[in-house]
Amino acid sequence: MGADRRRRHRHPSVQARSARDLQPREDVGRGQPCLCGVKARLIAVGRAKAGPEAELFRHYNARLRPPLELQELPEGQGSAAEIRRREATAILAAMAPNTLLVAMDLGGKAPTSEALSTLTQRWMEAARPIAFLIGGAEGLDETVLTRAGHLLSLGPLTWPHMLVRGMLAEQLFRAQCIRENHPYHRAWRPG
Ligand SMILES: C[S@@+](CC[C@H](N)C(=O)[O-])C[C@H]1O[C@@H](n2cnc3c(N)ncnc32)[C@H](O)[C@@H]1O
Repeated sequence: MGADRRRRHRHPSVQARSARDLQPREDVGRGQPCLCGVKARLIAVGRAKAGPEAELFRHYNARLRPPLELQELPEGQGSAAEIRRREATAILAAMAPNTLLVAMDLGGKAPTSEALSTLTQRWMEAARPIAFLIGGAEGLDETVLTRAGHLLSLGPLTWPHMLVRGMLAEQLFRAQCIRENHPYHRAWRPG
């Protein structure tokens, strides 16, 4: 990293920061399920078992101020279409009507981390409850995709839904660091 770029990361407001700031903070976000003042939940199909995927989510979610409130929904039964339809009914019932729904979907827009940071700023300014959504093994029903205010992709590859929880939490943490000019995010790319 060149000196110019290093200087850019050392914004006066973050000069005193250290790696310790990346540790989970016990004193923030208590009882406030929100993303910087706006309610943020993660609605996810399936129940996580203890293991590396659950640990990955826990690791990054604990670094969000405040953390996402996780709401797990049971997996649907039946054919693939029935599963999606049943899960959609539960998903739509879990949200207040004014919720800004950000659905994780391969077919959505795949922003850069910087663009995602800008998007999160915009979502916060909308001052509506925010819910991120991760589908189950059969994906999300059309009715849910239509209801979503934003379809967010992590790229065209299909990832296991339990892994997507941790990947989303990491990207939201990265977005938080970009908004705060924290050096966790290194923007450098080869020219
Ligand atoms: C195993 S995937 C479902 C695959 C399904 N065939 C589809 O195309 O949606 C389970 C869930 O993980 C999330 N997911 C998986 N890969 C993703 C990606 N690249 N970007 C965004 N979300 C993804 C989505 O919420 C998806 O509904």
